[in-house]
Amino acid sequence: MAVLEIKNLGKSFGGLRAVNNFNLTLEGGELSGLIGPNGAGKTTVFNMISGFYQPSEGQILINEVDTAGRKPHKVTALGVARTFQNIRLWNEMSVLDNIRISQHHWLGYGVVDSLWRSKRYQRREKEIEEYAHELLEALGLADFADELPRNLPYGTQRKLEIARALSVRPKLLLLDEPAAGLNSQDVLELIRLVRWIHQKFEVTILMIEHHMDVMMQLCSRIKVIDFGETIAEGTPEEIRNHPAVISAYLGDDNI
Ligand SMILES: Nc1ncnc2c1ncn2[C@@H]1O[C@H](COP(=O)(O)OP(=O)(O)OP(=O)(O)O)[C@@H](O)[C@H]1O
Repeated sequence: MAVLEIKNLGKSFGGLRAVNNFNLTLEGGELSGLIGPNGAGKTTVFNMISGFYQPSEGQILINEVDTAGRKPHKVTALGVARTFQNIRLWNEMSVLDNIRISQHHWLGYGVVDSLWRSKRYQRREKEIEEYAHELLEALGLADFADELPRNLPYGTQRKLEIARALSVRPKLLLLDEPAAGLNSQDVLELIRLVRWIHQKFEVTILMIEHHMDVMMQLCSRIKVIDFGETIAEGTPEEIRNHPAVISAYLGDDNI
């Protein structure tokens, strides 16, 4: 079954056509990429999938459910989690709390529950705490549980953002430039981490990345957009040699 189905998606900002007639289907378990030069419309696509922007036209289905009109937390509830191009962590909370708090959206309990500290509330709090520790352990972040994110090395912050996204047990994980700002050693570690997460969590992944090595090594399929239009789609090898892609990137050092 398709985890993500996007049909004829479009987005305009005033007179600017940021995304036009964008179509994409991801079957469960795929690891696919979305690339394109700066300003091509990649993050706008992510913002529409995750409910941050409403599309100007078109349709997005998550596990066959139409996301139209849903706010980001309602899209999360359908099984979608994301990371951001510019890391967005809660810097005044510990690493552990960053993971715990994001799960509240997913496990959800009413105000009455929390006020009365019901059995259900206590049970869920325990589950949240245990899963947060499990995730930190699995991603090699356990030693940082009590640290504030801003005190961590940049590469570790990126990892934490991915751990936080995983905490909601997503079916679809959107990674927006996870290698941005990483040194070459961290990039290698990221490639290993994403591959491992993909297998261990059986999650479908769609990823934006300018780092072509990362995309070529990880993705089974890549879609290329430029000025909001799809210009190519295929395996990494097909994309690498595609004339329209080479032309779109001409003069760009990233490819
Ligand atoms: N909220 C907004 N309001 C107005 N214009 C926007 C908005 N968000 C994005 N845009 C514009 O839409 C176009 C696509 O932007 P987007 O951020 O999706 O590109 P991108 O492919 O992710 O670029 P980059 O690789 O540089 O991150 C750009 O021209 C951008 O300026």
